[in-house]
Amino acid sequence: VPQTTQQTSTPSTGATESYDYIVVGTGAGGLVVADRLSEAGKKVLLLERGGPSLGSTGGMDQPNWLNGTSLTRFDVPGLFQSMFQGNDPFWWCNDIAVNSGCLLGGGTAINGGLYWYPPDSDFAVANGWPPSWTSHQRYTTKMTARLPSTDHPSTDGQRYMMQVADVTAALLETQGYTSMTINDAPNTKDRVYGYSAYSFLNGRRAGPIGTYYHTAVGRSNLVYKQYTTVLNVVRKGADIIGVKTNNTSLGLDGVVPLMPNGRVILSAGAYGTPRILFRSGIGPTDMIDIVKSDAFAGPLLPPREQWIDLPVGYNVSDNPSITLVFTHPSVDAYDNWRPIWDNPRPADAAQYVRDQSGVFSQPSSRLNFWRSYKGCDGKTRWLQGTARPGASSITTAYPYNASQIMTITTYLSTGVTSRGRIGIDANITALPLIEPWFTEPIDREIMIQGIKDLVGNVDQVSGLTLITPDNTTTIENYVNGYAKRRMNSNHWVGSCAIGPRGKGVVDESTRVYGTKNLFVVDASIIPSLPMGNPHGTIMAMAEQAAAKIMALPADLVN
Ligand SMILES: Cc1cc2nc3c(=O)[nH]c(=O)nc-3n(C[C@H](O)[C@H](O)[C@H](O)COP(=O)(O)OP(=O)(O)OC[C@H]3O[C@@H](n4cnc5c(N)ncnc54)[C@H](O)[C@@H]3O)c2cc1C
Repeated sequence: VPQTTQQTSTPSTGATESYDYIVVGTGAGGLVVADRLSEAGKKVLLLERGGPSLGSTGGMDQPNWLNGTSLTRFDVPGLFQSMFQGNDPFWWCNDIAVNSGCLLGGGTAINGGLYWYPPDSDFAVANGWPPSWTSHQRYTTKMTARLPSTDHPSTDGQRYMMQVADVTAALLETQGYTSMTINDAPNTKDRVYGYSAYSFLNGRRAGPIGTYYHTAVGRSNLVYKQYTTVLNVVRKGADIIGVKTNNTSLGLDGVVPLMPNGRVILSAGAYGTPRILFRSGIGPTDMIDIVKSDAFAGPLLPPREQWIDLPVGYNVSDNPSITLVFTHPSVDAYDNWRPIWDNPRPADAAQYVRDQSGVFSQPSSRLNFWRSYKGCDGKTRWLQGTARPGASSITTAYPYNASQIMTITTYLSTGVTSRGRIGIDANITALPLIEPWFTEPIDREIMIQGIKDLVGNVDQVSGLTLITPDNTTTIENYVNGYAKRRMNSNHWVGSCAIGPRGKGVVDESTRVYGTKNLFVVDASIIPSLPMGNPHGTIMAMAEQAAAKIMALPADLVN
């Protein structure tokens, strides 16, 4: 086995294989980057702490009604609401305090599949991006060539159970909104609505798993290891010489070495990546001190004089979201999605099994809309809405027909100025230290205004009734009394933000400041919230990041 100076200088490394690139995590960022690096001929090790998801990746988690097929919970769009049911939800990370997917595909294996082509504003200087990132279109095109969106995922081309879309469209029409195919004109986001668009193919969940993952693992120069957790990167000062994992089959003590001039790319998500950095001696001292106190992780830290002080975990953002529940006589609430796993409507289940058409080819969302608001601080913020049958929480003084309930979730997206902080506790569980919703009062004001505008014309839609909030609660009181945790949209960004030295965690090549060869490519580098649900923006970002990383000189110096 050829050994390099770097490898022999790694005390605990006895591995037989070393790599040009080690990519940590298989979410929206990691799969795209691993695919592009391996396509370019690099020798890549792709590591994922969880196991398989889609049936095509070896996943097996299926309800009885899918027996005899290769389809799993993660394949079937209509099983999306079952992610929040079940006795053994192995797909959630058990050491992250918010919902986060820990399996092949990360969030893209368990998310609602809403997929928006990024508008220019998602990569604009005004949104915190360096100027070198603003020409994003060719990377977005690379993504859409691999994974086009669809707003009619059923294989028969029909849309099913669209009453909620009709009712919501009628409400929006009273407010001057226009109907469009959202991804046909990503920059048009003011008073527009359209059918929900998804990253699905052939009536099944696809996303980066159904596309980039399959080409990546098809190459002999890429090695994929699941059930392998990266604990920290192994550092010699600014130089990363490998990663420490829990998988001792990969090397002595689980340490995997890099080749000379090799690189590590962290794609472990907005919570997972900061934790690896803290455990590698990179981040604010208070977080690294927590690691230092841990009996197992502490001794793996580099000496204190090699700690790199960066604002890892700060600048975090997530869309504040508030749900509104309505009833309408035309709506089929689909039994609030409760029986979908054990006892689905037989005709719908049979139709889906037959040819992946029908109700189960779509998750719960049906319609999306956007509107912009200019704040008194001169900044523009966008309100997004998602309409779906059913409701997760109802508080009302009204009697109502539970089979006719529907929800409009309102989110504040691009322009949000509130920020929080994430970190770790003494168990090294990753969690929000400062919740990021409405830390700036103006975000709350805009949200209240947006919701008032949205519900202002409910009376003009025959049969439509707003039940939560009801007429005993004003919109102000509803929003002001809304539990912070319920505002979580699971769209975390910004914990390792791209930005200038002194402000950002990574530079414009996505390299971690103070290191020679450590990179981050996932939601954590996105400096401000994108316009829509983020996985399309993250994938397009990863396309650009892969190109920028490969364009760097081979022999990087710090
Ligand atoms: C319930 C829910 C619904 C959502 N709905 C939507 C939606 O409809 N549309 C949308 O666009 N977005 C949605 N999102 C958000 C979206 O899925 C995420 O923004 C996106 O997946 C983040 O991508 P990422 O690459 O940053 O990280 P992730 O997708 O989180 O991937 C990180 C990966 O790294 C792995 N990992 C973590 N730590 C380690 C480690 N130490 N070693 C090895 N592997 C590790 C994880 O297991 C995971 O596979 C939703 C999220 C949730 C939770």
